[in-house]
Amino acid sequence: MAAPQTHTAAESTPDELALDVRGLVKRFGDRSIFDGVDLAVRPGEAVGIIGANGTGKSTLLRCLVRLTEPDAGSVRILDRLVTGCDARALRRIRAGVGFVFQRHNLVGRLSALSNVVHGVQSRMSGPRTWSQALAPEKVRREALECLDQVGLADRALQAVSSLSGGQSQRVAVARMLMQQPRLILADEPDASLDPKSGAEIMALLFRISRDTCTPLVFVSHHMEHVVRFADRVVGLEHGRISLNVPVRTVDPERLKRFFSEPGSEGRPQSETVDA
Ligand SMILES: Nc1ncnc2c1ncn2[C@@H]1O[C@H](COP(=O)(O)OP(=O)(O)OP(=O)(O)O)[C@@H](O)[C@H]1O
Repeated sequence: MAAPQTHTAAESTPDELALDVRGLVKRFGDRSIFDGVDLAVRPGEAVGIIGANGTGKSTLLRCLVRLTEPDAGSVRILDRLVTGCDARALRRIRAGVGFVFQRHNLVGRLSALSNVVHGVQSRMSGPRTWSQALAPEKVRREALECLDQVGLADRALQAVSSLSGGQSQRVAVARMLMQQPRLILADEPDASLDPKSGAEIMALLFRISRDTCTPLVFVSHHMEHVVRFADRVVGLEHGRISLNVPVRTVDPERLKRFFSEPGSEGRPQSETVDA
């Protein structure tokens, strides 16, 4: 039987945590995806979630903001209870969470600037169908600054469909920046990209997280990105968190198992250590 999971970040009180997950359970029908996941993320911390295909990493990220409804347990984001809150409160919480997905959901026929302008709408009232041409000057300027931050100001008026995969992912990051997120969740932002572009996107997210002291929780199948960009590494296996340690302390050989096929090395020992 797996050892009990320790709640990490022991020196932070719950109301100081950026993310506080306790006893999270998710099933699809009869199938348990995870059962009793605890996870604590401190302000400004970068946490890399790893695990073989199908272990539930994306489902875990989605459960954090109830894009997928968890079956039990609690989630607090910046001391607001996500689980059990009403739709209005959930909208407010989500407005403060920047999501970067593997598939970026940009509108290809619209310009990079228009796509980024749309990022502001989750934090402002007003028309929900602004194009770049109709958005107030202040918003357009802000969107341009966000594109500048991701190195794409010179592509602002170009249709997203004509940009490369790496450039499109940068536009998605710029759109997320418009939200002024207080927590960034990134689900394999480095997938479907060539190695150089994947590393650049991860470096960009890491820089944003560090510069703005915004906590970053990301899923990656690239061990080198986890080692380089995470403060803490969290390994999901057999529906449990079996690794939760500062990256600087982890043996690379120990990490490798999480990047292999599920079940290839049997049931693991749990290891959770505070920074
Ligand atoms: N809506 C759903 N209904 C039923 N099963 C689902 C649903 N979403 C995910 N699953 C299943 O839950 C399991 C975990 O999926 P998830 O996408 O979270 O894994 P993952 O660790 O992110 O995988 P990968 O690394 O391949 O992206 C998978 O077996 C998947 O098929």
